[in-house]
Amino acid sequence: MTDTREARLGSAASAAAAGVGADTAPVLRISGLTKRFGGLTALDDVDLEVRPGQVHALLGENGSGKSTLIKVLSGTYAPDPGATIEVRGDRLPLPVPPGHFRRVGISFVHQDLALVPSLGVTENLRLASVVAGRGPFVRWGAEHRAAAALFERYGVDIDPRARVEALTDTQKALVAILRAVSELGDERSLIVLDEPTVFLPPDDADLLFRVVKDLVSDGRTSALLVSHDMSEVLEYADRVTVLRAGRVQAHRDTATTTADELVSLIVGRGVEGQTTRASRPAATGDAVVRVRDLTVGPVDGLSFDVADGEVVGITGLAGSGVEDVLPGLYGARTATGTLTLDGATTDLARATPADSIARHVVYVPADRKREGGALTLSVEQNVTLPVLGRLRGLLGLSPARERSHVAGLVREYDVRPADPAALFGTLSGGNQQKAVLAKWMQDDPRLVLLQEPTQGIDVGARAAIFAMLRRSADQGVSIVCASTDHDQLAQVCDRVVVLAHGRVHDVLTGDRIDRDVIAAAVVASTVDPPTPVDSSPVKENA
Ligand SMILES: Nc1ncnc2c1ncn2[C@@H]1O[C@H](COP(=O)(O)OP(=O)(O)OP(=O)(O)O)[C@@H](O)[C@H]1O
Repeated sequence: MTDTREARLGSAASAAAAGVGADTAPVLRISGLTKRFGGLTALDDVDLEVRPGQVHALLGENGSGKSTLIKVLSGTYAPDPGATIEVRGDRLPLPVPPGHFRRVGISFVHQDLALVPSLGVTENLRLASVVAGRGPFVRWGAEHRAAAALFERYGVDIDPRARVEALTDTQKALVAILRAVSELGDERSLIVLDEPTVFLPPDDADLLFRVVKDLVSDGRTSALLVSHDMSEVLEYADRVTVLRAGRVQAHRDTATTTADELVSLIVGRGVEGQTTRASRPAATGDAVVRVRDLTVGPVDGLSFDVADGEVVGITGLAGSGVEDVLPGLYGARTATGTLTLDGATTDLARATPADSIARHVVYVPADRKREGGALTLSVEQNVTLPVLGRLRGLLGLSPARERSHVAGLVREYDVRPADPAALFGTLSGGNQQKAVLAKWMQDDPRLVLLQEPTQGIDVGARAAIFAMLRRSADQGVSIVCASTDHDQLAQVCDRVVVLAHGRVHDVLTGDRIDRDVIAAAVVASTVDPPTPVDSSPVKENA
């Protein structure tokens, strides 16, 4: 790990050795930062220093205060009195005035990337000045050339004239990062990255961090990275600050810490089953779910069975079909093929989400923040929305009984704060995701289709969600989990189907359900020819 880290990210060390950026004062120094929302203390006397030329990671459970800290920096939230924030030794006025971060050389890459899909790449790069009213005077020819030069400088292959909606997820993330780079201005102080890789396959995350590494290699620019991915942090960050319940738990150099230490700092205890999968007998139930000849997007005639109580993983690189299988089965994408559930066969060309819900097929998409919840409704309203009629039938119309039902779910899924009346939009991102999972899993599902179920979810909650999935499987629910998170697949799946170019490349079972074996199979899928399509079901070691 150390060798790789130094090779990939020796920026700070090499810049210091070369005498580049002799200024060793922190780029960002925060002290005494407290932020309360009513009775809730989101940040409690936080101190933090980001050193020049370093990638500094901010770790912490869902709701520990990471986004709140970033929003104080951007000026979205006013901190409580008593805080000081300095950039290169200069104190920022507090609350930070709107847009002031640009004047001191800070820029942000938000998790949703904040791109306008219908506009071109160059237009998105220049969004800030267009919004600021300088749009009509932009000379687009020169701007396209400047964008091309920027991409070339960082070794990124993107056409500045392409529309953003036509780009891959990785290209979109790169555009957002390079836009933030170009917005840093001459000050070039700090780029703030809020989970920029959360929707990306691991190999593409590497590409993004190459850009970040290049950026900080001037020895004076730094990066502040919010992430839940421990291996990403250990590989790419120089230093880490762990927040727990709004307080700084520890600062560590990544060279002298371990994933286990970070995990216990984050959750305040060890997390069991985090790296090894508890042994689980192979599912013995009948094949209640039969998928035949599924064709959707790049997926080309895929057939597989899922037994009663079995968890089947689907994985592969971006573009392999890993993002397409589940929406195709649910009726959320145009597809062909059939899905047989407990003896009843659906023609997928005619399937709709409404039919799927009626058959107790549940689909939890990856982008839960956008597709998952109504921000201005309460947690209770969000959770009961899909089942209101049935719930009222079961529980009677009593709002009190409804509330206690939701309170139970909120506890079970560890949604924090555990308050059904809280506005969904005030929950941290990870807690919104937990609430969305609770919403869909409560309705006695028969088949559960999960796309990246724990993206953006902290290590503690992740373990709780894995345990919950296993409990559901033990009760006979069939689960298909499409994911590029190999660790997650190793922990929850009984069988993993590796796709390449829309076809089955490999099927892993037994001892081969292991993070490294899955990763190796995915890498192999890029070089080996795909297995010929076979309309028979995927069998063990097929
Ligand atoms: N506008 C708000 N009003 C009330 N409470 C809020 C508001 N914004 C955040 N909070 C609360 O502050 C706490 C910290 O939330 P924050 O979003 O900073 O967490 P986070 O560490 O970024 O979590 P995640 O990993 O889930 O994104 C949470 O308890 C959250 O519910």
